[in-house]
Amino acid sequence: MTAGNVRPDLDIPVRAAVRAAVAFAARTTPARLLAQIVLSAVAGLTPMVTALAGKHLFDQLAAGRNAAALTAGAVLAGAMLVAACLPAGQRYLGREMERRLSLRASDELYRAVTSTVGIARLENPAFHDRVRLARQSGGDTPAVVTDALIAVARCLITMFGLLTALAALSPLLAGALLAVCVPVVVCHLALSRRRAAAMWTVSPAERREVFFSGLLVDLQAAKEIRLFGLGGFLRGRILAGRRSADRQYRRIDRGELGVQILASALSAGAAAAATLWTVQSVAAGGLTIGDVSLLLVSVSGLTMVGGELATALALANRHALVYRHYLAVVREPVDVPEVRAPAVAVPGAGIELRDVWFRYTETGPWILRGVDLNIPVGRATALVGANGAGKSTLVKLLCRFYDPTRGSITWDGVDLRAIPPADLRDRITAVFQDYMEYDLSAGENIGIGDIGSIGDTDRIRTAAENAGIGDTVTGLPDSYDTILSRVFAAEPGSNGAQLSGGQWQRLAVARGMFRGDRELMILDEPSSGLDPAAEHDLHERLRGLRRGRTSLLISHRLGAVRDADHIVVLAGGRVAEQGDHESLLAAGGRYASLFQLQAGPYATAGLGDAP
Ligand SMILES: Nc1ncnc2c1ncn2[C@@H]1O[C@H](COP(=O)(O)OP(=O)(O)OP(=O)(O)O)[C@@H](O)[C@H]1O
Repeated sequence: MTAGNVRPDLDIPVRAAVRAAVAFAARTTPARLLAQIVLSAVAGLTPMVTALAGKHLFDQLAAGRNAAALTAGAVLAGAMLVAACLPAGQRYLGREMERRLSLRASDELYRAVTSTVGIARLENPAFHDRVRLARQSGGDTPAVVTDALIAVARCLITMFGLLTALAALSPLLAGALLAVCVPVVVCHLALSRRRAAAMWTVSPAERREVFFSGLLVDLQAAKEIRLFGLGGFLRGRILAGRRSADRQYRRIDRGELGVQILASALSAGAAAAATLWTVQSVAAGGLTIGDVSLLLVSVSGLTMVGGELATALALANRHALVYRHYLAVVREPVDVPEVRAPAVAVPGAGIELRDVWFRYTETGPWILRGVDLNIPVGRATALVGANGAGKSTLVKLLCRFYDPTRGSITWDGVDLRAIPPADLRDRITAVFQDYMEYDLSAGENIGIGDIGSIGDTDRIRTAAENAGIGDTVTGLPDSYDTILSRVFAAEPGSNGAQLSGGQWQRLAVARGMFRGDRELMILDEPSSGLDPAAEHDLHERLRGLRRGRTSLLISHRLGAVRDADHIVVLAGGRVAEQGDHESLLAAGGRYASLFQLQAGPYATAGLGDAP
């Protein structure tokens, strides 16, 4: 299994999921859980107290014992008052528990998601489905399952109390009423399993629906959607996803309807049989008026509580089944293994790729096919090659977002897999080709490059000036405090602004510079969005910055890489050529012909050989 694979089957038994959910609730909010249990126990006993107090009230009244009837009446009133007030208290406690559990579950879930070392897992759609279900269930399942189990206990207490009281009058009737509950419970459990399974199977359809509906309100997508008239096409995709999910849920709802009808018919039949038996017994003179009251309260209470029991069990079962996705995410084993090979450091050896082969998936095409390469310490290395040659892929391997499929990468003699990922990344600063535009202030957009120093405004200003974006930022309404967001900038009281594509790219370069003097500086197409003057200016600045440092620059503009100490041409998944600018030109290979191609227009225009 590769790091990106997600186990399709959840091998966590549902009982273990129930235990984990309850343990989570007990750990997170023990006092509230205890209070809920006590209140539920009281709520569970109340119907029995009500039934018995009612029986006594009628019997004492019939016997003319008014004082005793008064006492029974007071007990009955008290029980009714408790029964009326309890639900509000339980609801309040329940919501408070839910808030606390949800907060902690979110923390654990996002901690698990962000602690994955590589990024392959994030490319797996099944992982996204699992996280979506985990987000839904992680927060509320511990509360729901605990509440449902408490409800089950309360129902059992109530049933036991009512059945005991009823059995004193007719054990047969008590047994028959109990037997009616069994098929109802079994059917509800089966349905809850089907519903939980459907939540997983409809996930891809729901994921597509969420994606396409997100596009409809996405500012970046808005231009093409309008110009190309894609509204109807996207709405069609959304509705197709919705219809497919609806079909599956409709089947389950029909099943649920059948079970509800069956349960109601069984309950009604049992109640009718009990009433008939009561009428016959009264006619035969075998029951007091108190007995009749007890019978009526017990039968209606039992049929009601039997339904509640089935619903609570099914609810706990369904939530526990879905909760397994949450458990799977938070318990997911580490995605890239740590190699405990004896590490013999060779200081100054630089970064060495030896016969590195890589493909993104087990069956996908090879992107790198035996790359041998040295990135020397203190020298500027440049990597060039056609689109799709694997340049950015190589950068991802250097940062250990993926491990080579075959071969090895060492840094000063130590295999990257033997270096703790956080330590490895601490040694690198990078400007990625697909850099981020954060909805944060301009200062924060730079400061997050070295999160521990985000408050160091002087360094932030220096980085911005070095990247040539300082004047642009100080010209913003709130200078470095200006929020750069299309979404938040329009909020009342927010003095936000929007940057152009090239300005955003310079901000990303400033972020990389703010990270400071790391051992390796990676610049993957840092000027692709800049105008020629800005590009020239940026490369001049970078040239000074790269001098004497270990750096790797990727660029299609060969004029920007010509003064690198070492230029590497990647083609066909291998290093096709390497050397300095002069030697590569002299060799007359790929680099030379590409350089001539780019220099052509300049040469024709008499501008020398600079591309
Ligand atoms: N996450 C991924 N999953 C599967 N294939 C990928 C992934 N990322 C890149 N590829 C494939 O790997 C190949 C190399 O991509 P890469 O981005 O490394 O090329 P590049 O040399 O940086 O190209 P460019 O000059 O266009 O930026 C491409 O064919 C691409 O489709």
